[in-house]
Amino acid sequence: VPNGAVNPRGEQAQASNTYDYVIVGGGVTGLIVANRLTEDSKKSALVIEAGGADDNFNQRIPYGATLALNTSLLWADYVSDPEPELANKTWNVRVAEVLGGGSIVNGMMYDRGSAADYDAWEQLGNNGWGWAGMYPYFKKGTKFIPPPQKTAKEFNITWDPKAYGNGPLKLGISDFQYPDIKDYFAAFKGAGAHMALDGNNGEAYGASWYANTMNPETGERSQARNSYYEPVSSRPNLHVLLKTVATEVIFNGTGKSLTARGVTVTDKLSNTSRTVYAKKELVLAAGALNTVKLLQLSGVGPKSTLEAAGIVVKLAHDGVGANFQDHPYTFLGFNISNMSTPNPLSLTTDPAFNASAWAQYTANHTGPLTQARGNTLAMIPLPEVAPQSYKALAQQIDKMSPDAYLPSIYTGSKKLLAGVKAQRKALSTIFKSDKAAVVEYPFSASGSMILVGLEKPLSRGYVSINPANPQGPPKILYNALTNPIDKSVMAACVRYIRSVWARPELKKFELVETSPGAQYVSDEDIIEKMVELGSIWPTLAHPSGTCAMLPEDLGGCVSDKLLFYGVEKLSIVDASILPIIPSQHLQSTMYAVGEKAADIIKSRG
Ligand SMILES: Cc1cc2nc3c(=O)[nH]c(=O)nc-3n(C[C@H](O)[C@H](O)[C@H](O)COP(=O)(O)OP(=O)(O)OC[C@H]3O[C@@H](n4cnc5c(N)ncnc54)[C@H](O)[C@@H]3O)c2cc1C
Repeated sequence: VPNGAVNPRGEQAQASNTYDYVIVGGGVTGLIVANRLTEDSKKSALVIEAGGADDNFNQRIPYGATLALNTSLLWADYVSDPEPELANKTWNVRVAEVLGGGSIVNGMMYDRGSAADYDAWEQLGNNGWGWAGMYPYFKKGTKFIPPPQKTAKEFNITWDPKAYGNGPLKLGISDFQYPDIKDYFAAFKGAGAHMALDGNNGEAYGASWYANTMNPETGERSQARNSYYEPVSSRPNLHVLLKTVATEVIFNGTGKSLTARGVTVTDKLSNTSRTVYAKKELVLAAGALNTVKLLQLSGVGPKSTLEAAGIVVKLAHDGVGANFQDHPYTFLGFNISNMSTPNPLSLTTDPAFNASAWAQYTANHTGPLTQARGNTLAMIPLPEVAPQSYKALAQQIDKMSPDAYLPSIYTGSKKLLAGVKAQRKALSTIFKSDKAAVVEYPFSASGSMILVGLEKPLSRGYVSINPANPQGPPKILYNALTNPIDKSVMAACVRYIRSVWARPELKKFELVETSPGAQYVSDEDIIEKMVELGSIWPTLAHPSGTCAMLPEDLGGCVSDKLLFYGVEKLSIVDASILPIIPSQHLQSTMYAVGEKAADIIKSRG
């Protein structure tokens, strides 16, 4: 446990009230920015993290990523509002509260979006945030350690060495793979999917091998803390306060001439509060839900929301909490026969295999227990998913009234609606592209369950403080599948994977659909049955977009220089800034955003 590293610094930090940079949130982006900004020994930074430092074995061993999540490392009692299109059910919202943030509790998938995902951001007016501007930062932060040649050869594992650098975050693919994975690759290939050399080089469409945030040299999880904080924790100019919550941004001035001066923080153990000041910049890295909460608590957000909570409005802005996105998903279930052994079930069903896996892990830190949730993904573009209807679906987007199917915060907000219009144009282009995915299938060596993740939803949700308890858990409305196009795309994605599972390459497994059942074929029947079964979820734990980086007249909160419009010395660097959610699991993007953000902030001098 890095307490030795963290606590003394924390105590030291108690003595100081002013730093060049104060960073709220010691998660993925917060720790990267803290590391890079303190490379200059003359610049000081303080990181404020609500959670503690955790070194639980289940977080470290990759296999632990497949087990039930340790909820003590999450923000307690975050529950979504009833979801109108999902039978008004509510969901537990998973957001990390621990040094290292999401990287400590996540599923360890490391997959980047395709070039088109980031190019869409640039087309919305964010200069330098297209693939050409992001790729150097993806590389800078990572080091890929290849699997043994024998494994690579046997399973045709390919990678693009040019897609990685010599960075702090170690990535790897387990030396152990289950034999049937080859048949699933063959089926996607047979279905016409692109077989990328490495989906992480901008070609995240088709079926590909992907790394985990796993260090093959130790057989353990790589995360933001052991990659970006521990190696530099002895820097005297970097302090971290653990178990400390930021509760209010302190401003100078009023209206359009606000300057962020610092932030009030509460030590959770002693329940005492004080204010820490930032000479150069206050950097928000609290994640897509908690950054919104902090800003609204500080009087920055939609006027109606702030007034309902009795908070004095410092800066009215409809965009704080709007544009909320995540990846909704569903599962299909199949009966399966004739699986090879070992297979993904063997660790739980075959005691001898389990024992040998543990013996291997203990001796060498290799083997089946270095697999997290898998190394294979199929990311499929809409023209392949729905060759007959993709053009019509794109046209539906083009024709949709800009104010249709949106949360009430959008009503009458010209800027937010202009942003919706611009985003829909970008999404319509992606729907027609054969180089950008609309769906993910994280396939494994067993087709008995397949996740279908909607990567480019049109629906938008809303996050806000709870007027009845502003300091408590925020109100979180995913609003999943409220835009009917999302339902059509999800249903098409269900039909597509059925067609792959029915291919000759998988015939020997005699896959028979049990859920929702092959008799549900039309869009309506598929979605209705899945809602009834409760098998559609509104979130893959990828909350984003809630303080979008967009031009101000498109409802953006921060510019492409990450500064909040109308406020001096206040920037946001976390997943709130993503204008459109990329087609990937978010962490790789957040690692790159952290690296890029640090350079942008440094360049201000
Ligand atoms: C359960 C789960 C599974 C996931 N699986 C994957 C996966 O397999 N692959 C993938 O690519 N991505 C995955 N993700 C997503 C990924 O981890 C996140 O997108 C990423 O961590 C976001 O980075 P961030 O810097 O925006 O926020 P975070 O990493 O969440 O960091 C925010 C930090 O700020 C702290 N904080 C918040 N509010 C305050 C406050 N007021 N005061 C002080 N501190 C505060 C939090 O405690 C937290 O440590 C998963 C996430 C979760 C939760």
